[in-house]
Amino acid sequence: MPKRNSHERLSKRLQKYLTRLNELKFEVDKRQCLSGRDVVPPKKKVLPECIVRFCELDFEGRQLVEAALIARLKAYAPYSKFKVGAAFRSKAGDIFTGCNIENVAFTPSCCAERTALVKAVSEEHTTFTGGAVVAYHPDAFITPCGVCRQFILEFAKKDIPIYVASAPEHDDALPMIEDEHKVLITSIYNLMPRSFSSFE
Ligand SMILES: O=c1ccn([C@H]2C[C@H](O)[C@@H](CO)O2)c(=O)[nH]1
Ligand SMILES: [Zn+2]
Repeated sequence: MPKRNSHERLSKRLQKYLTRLNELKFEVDKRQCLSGRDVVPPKKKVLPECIVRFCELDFEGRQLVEAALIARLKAYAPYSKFKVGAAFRSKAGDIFTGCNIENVAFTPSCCAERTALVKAVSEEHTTFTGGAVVAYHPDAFITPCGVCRQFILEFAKKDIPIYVASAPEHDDALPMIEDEHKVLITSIYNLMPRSFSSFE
């Protein structure tokens, strides 16, 4: 299938350019900072963001998205009816999943991302190499809320990829995600630029 191969080559080249662009941006930021034009020294390397088809993800990325899709089926969302699933891979290689859990008083609700991380951290897994978030939306990527971004950041020693994909509209759909389905690969530093990280 020559068409698909050339598409894959192009997307690989694009990812390479984006990585280089980020490196250059990092260098520019550093120089601006040294010349006193920026108050906050950028210390972090940020992963490039891109949108790919599900079948173009590596095995680990596909596994995270699939785990999040399965976790979403357990969502307890009687108020918003908006079901979310999340999955995070710990440094040891274990996948922890979670769904959103709502409450009649609304405020005590827990997002899928935090459910997954709370499960993991309570079992002594405190460093993660990647995560996935899924919810159904016909034409937008649903990214983690602000609280979850801060929560994820707490357990990321460096930038980690966050895969964002749409879940199927109906829970009984099979397969749960098609090969051609678009996946946003963002990262926690992209989602949380210039974050608060320390008061020391
Ligand atoms: O990234 C997100 C965004 C929203 N929600 C949940 C919170 C609430 O239960 C429902 C509607 O906001 O979706 C998540 O779990 N994760
Ligand atoms: Zn959240």
